Amino acid sequence: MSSTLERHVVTVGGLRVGDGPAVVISRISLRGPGRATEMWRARDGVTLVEPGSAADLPAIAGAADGVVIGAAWTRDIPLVRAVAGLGLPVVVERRASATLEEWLGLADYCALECDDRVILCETGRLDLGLLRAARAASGRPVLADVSADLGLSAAVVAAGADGLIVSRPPADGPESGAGDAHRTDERRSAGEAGVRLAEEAVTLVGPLVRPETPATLPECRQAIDRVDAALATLLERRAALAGIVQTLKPVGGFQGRDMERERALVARMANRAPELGEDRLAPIMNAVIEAGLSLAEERSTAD
Ligand SMILES: C=C(O[C@@H]1C=C(C(=O)O)C=C[C@H]1O)C(=O)O
Repeated sequence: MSSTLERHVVTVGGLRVGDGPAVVISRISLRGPGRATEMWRARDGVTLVEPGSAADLPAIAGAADGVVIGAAWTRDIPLVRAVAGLGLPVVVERRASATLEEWLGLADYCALECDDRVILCETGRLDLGLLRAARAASGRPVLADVSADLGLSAAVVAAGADGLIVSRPPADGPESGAGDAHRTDERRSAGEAGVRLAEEAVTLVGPLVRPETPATLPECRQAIDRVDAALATLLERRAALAGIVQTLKPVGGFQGRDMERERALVARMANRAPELGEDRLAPIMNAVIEAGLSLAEERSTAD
């Protein structure tokens, strides 16, 4: 796998895909006259559409920010060619049994038609090894549809995916008759929860595996907010563990403080944070350790 390969960043509407944080996109199935069309929507309203047939293309060309070549019809070459030629960025899904070569070959074919603005998308039973290989070999952004198993969201981010696709029911679902309002509400909140789960994976796993060099103030602040979210999660977990240690030691709390262990853990951390170094880490960790001890003491007096 080459790390020097040029990465293609593809902009869809205002959405950058391929660097920065992984994007989260909702997929909504709409029943069309023929095959269902699929509408993909990012939080900021950026819209991609998978056509049901060639008849959908004029409307898509006028209204969508991007277009999707669905896994079910990647062999419909006339439709593939027409879709790729719309002048929009193209997402190429992998057909269930397609090999890496077939998938990337189709992407390269589309790239000729759409000014190289191609994004790949792994769907169905996700093959994360294949996703990584596709990303490494092509330099193109790769999405993964996690709808079938939202629990894979964190693994998908860890595998380096540039975006997560989550299925949601349509706002005015086709099955939603008047008596069905309750079920429609349930499906809608399940869809919303799925999107939140995917966003949570981006927030917590992204900072560990995906270095970012944001170019604007808002992007940089969002990146910092994600790191802080991951830090807060770890700090809370650390405090809980430090609390357990106090109950296992002969003397716990501030009284049983072990300064040698504290120095050693700062030294180990400095190996992972050499830019900050021991001198800057020491006061940070002192504050963290004292916060943990104070919480543990508060807990033990409350018991
Ligand atoms: C957790 C312990 O108790 C105290 C708290 C520490 C911490 O939060 O890392 C480290 C050493 C001790 O001063 C421990 O002894 O390991």
